[in-house]
Amino acid sequence: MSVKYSPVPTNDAGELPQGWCRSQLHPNCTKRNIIALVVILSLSSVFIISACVGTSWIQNSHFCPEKPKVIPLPHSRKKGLPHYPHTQRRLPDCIIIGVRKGGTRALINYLNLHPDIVTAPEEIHFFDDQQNYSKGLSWYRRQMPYTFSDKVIIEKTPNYFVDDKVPWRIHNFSSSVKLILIVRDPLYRAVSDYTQIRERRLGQGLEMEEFEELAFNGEEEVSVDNVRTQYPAINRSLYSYHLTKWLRYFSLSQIHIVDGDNMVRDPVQEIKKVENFLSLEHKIQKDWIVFDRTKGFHCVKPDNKRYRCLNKTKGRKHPRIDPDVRDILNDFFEPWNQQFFNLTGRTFRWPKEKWEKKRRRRKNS
Ligand SMILES: Nc1ncnc2c1ncn2[C@@H]1O[C@H](COP(=O)(O)OS(=O)(=O)O)[C@@H](OP(=O)(O)O)[C@H]1O
Repeated sequence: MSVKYSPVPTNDAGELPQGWCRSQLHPNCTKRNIIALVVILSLSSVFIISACVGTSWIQNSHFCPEKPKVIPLPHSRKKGLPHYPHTQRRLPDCIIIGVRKGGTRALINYLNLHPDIVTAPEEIHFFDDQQNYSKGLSWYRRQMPYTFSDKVIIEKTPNYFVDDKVPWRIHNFSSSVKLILIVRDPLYRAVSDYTQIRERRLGQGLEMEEFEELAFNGEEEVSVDNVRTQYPAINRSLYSYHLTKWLRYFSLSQIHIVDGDNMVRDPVQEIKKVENFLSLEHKIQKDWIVFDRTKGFHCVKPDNKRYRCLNKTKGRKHPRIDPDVRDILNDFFEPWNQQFFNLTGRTFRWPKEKWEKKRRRRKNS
């Protein structure tokens, strides 16, 4: 059955006959009203679309959902998958260069709470891995999440700090990039480093020497002069040695140093300093970071979001190291620490044990 088609009647000039609008649509309908309605509808569409794509002055209006920082991962990392309009993958503005076991994961997790910071989800290993580096900056960019142009992008690869070729490679990439280094008591860091490798090897059914066997040269006496500086867990704690290489390419003002021991005690204090360094407003709220008695560390609880602690690979129990050996190692680190204090123009409360003893004595007296 064919449907009867009745076109809107027009006169020879193609105009609606007088009274058609009124009789067919509404008693108040005039040609002027129709034009006004079309103009209003077009303007409203432009208004709503511009708000929702995140470029307009009415961002966060009730017309569209809250502007997202980034598309949920992992989808946005995959090529060709959808992402919000006006978001792009951009190279990082800031790199957390280390140090391994310094507290880098906790730091980047805290920073990720800031609405103006977007962090790469994994360690990228671009500047220290020859295979990745040879893929070029376009590959590096593709590892970054999609973000709006006003966000600060941060990646962390803790191995960068100790790799000789990385400072000039980063400088070559950007001489103005901001760098963050988080350090903690060198002996605790070395034992933490050892503990991670030990756990991995034991998990693979392999053997692992005691820390003392690795930290000192062969059969020789356990003394300051016989510390094996080439043992990676010890070597990575020689902060002044590694920092010197960075200072050949970057000024100290470009490298913000986070006190990792203080960050364990008072994360908000350290994070405020990072917000300043990144020229960002202080938006990370104190009550988003709470101490968890069971974990023994702070965990995060941003508004309306899930409570999260770092997984069990962070905050591992360290093996006991003989106190005499600890004293020797603390003496060994002492000149390196002093040199680090001189380079940075700051002091840190190392050796931690000494400071804790002092604090306990003060408390008891
Ligand atoms: N909030 C919170 N939760 C858990 N752990 C914390 C936290 N803040 C700092 N730390 C310390 O971070 C140490 C691990 O450092 P990294 O994250 O830099 O390790 S890694 O290099 O990425 O493997 C980890 O070292 P270990 O204690 O030896 O496991 C912790 O001491």
